[in-house]
Amino acid sequence: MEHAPKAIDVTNDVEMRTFNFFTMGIDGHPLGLHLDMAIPTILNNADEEQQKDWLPKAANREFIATYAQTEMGHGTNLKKLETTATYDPKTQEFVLNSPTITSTKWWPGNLGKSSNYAVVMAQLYTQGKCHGAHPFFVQLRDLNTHKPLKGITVGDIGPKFGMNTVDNGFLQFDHVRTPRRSMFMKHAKVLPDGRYVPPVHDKLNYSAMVFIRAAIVSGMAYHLLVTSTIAVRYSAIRRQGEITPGAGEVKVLDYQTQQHRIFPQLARGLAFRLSGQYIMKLYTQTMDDIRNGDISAVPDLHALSCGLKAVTTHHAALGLEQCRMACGGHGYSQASGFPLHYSVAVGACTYEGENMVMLLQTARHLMKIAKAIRAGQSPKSNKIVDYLFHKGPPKCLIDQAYDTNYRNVLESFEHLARRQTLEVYDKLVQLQQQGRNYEQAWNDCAVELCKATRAHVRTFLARTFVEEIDKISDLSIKSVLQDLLQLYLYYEVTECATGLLEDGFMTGQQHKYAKKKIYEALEKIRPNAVSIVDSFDFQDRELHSVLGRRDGNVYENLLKWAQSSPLNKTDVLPFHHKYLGKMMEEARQRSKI
Ligand SMILES: CCCCC/C=C\C/C=C\C/C=C\C/C=C\C/C=C\CC/C=C/C(=O)SCCNC(=O)CCNC(=O)[C@H](O)C(C)(C)COP(=O)(O)OP(=O)(O)OC[C@H]1O[C@@H](n2cnc3c(N)ncnc32)[C@H](O)[C@@H]1OP(=O)(O)O
Ligand SMILES: Cc1cc2nc3c(=O)[nH]c(=O)nc-3n(C[C@H](O)[C@H](O)[C@H](O)COP(=O)(O)OP(=O)(O)OC[C@H]3O[C@@H](n4cnc5c(N)ncnc54)[C@H](O)[C@@H]3O)c2cc1C
Repeated sequence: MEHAPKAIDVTNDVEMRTFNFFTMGIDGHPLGLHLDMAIPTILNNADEEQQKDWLPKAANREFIATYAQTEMGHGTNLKKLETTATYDPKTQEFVLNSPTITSTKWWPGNLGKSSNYAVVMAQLYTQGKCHGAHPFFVQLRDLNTHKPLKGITVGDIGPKFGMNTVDNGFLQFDHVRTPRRSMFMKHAKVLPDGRYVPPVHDKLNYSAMVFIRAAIVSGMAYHLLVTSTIAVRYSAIRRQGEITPGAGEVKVLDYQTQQHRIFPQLARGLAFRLSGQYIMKLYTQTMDDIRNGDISAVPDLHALSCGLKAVTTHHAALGLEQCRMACGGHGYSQASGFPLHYSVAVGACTYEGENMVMLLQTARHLMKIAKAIRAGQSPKSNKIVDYLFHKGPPKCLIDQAYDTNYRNVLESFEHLARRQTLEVYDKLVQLQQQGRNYEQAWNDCAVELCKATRAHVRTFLARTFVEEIDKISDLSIKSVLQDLLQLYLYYEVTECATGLLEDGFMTGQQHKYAKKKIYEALEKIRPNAVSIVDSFDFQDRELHSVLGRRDGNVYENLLKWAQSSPLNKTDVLPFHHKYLGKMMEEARQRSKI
């Protein structure tokens, strides 16, 4: 029996359970968008009167709403959305229209067959002028018959890479009239006579996306912790090969390569969980500030949520695949649960803002800071970015005898983010001095800009992990989590080694030191690995995995799972005699001739 120290209560909190709810509901979760985007939109973009009308009904599930923004022709570039909402002052209504095939709303979750309302993002026209994309709350289907209303064509977009029980849909409007007050009017307004009142910040209508981006960070933590649980548990029962000849087959978890494949995903899952809590608190605080008229934190929230979303989804996608591959052939079976978890998780690399685009959004923020640094300005006491203004140590110190609270490791990450940010800023300036316009120069620096964002986000994730572990008072839990922290930090050092070695900041010797610390951490984690994943207390039904069962009875249940397949209802299937049997019979006859 694996060593079982005290359980670690890291994820037994409500928020984490909500992702369990989503993932459980991934098999046909008809309220996914209602809960995740429509209600947040009402909360943050409906005025008081609209909230009084819509919120109780939404919370009471008197209707199901989705969030219909993406179109067949545009997902990223919201400025080019084609659905129009043209105000008619005579009737005080908006006329919603899908002017082209590419304006067809395409992808919104639960739009195909479940939702009867939608938050619709459309280009707002009034008094002959376009004011950009604004959200409207529109009824799509009759509340009793559930039939599409007049002028509305709606349906499911068909099978996808995954999430095939979520009815992502398409939607077209043929001059559909909706009352003036169906426009969300907390920020921007259109008065009865058609006059447009602009918002205090033209991106406040994007808040639902920001919410999901922030939520995705913990969502990725959830996926990594779930799949690490499956991989660790299976690796603790799967015996294959010997380390010492004649000593008997070992648990594959005893192979260093297996530990090096799985444990960093466990560590990243915890790191993402802790940053996920931070960004969700920042989101909630910023929404409260906006309600009080203070929009100062909006740019920080946007930049950090975009960067974290892009980095955590990318690493989760890679990490889930590592966990799958670590489980050999049975990892490739649907019985493992990996296909389900992977196909849901990787969608987040695309939805809510495709990752490259999100990295570049954060880079916009970093370039503003770089400009201020180059102009000799001092930091504005913003803990997320202040380090960029500081001068760190000229050389890497990660192998110094004492690195209290990993200060030397964090300063290495800060050094790389600072150097990458300033270097790409200087290149941007240089290209413009050479005659390129800003947009062209930006595009010619885009890869390096994305690297600057990744380095900045890595610094944030690492610092948050260090700070949160430092707060833990229970020493038995703290020591186990510190092993995971050590693995995380030095694994990240090796992941960004090219950047640290490129300017001579880190030496090859120090890189070797980082690897040594990784192997040391793997050894320390091994005896606690099963207890760590057991402490997450995931239910077997949410793991969706025969390999990850808490009782470890994989083989008996794998056979039971296979035998329950419809294919095994009868020994001989009808197709045999109809095709294969007939083919073989004819072949035998021919061979007798
Ligand atoms: C369906 C059920 C799934 C279940 C999931 C299972 C398990 C859970 C596990 C994981 C998931 C976890 C949680 C989530 C749970 C479930 C998921 C639920 C639903 C997801 C379904 C997906 C929904 C969608 O995809 S909705 C559509 C998303 N679309 C986008 O994100 C579009 C991306 N494009 C943009 O946002 C913008 O076009 C842009 C790229 C930001 C550019 O903005 P734009 O104005 O067009 O131009 P710019 O000139 O670049 O910007 C001008 C200026 O504005 C600033 N800006 C931009 N955006 C914002 C913002 N949001 N806030 C603040 N400021 C902003 C920008 O910085 C710039 O400023 P500057 O000029 O000063 O630099
Ligand atoms: C599972 C899933 C669920 C979804 N649910 C919803 C939903 O509920 N509601 C909704 O409205 N939408 C939803 N979407 C749509 C999603 O938001 C879009 O797919 C996403 O915003 C990307 O837009 P796109 O698909 O049009 O890709 P495009 O914007 O066409 O981008 C294609 C590729 O081009 C590159 N690219 C594009 N623009 C740039 C740029 N400026 N700089 C650099 N590279 C760029 C990127 O690599 C990108 O991947 C969902 C999508 C998926 C996969």
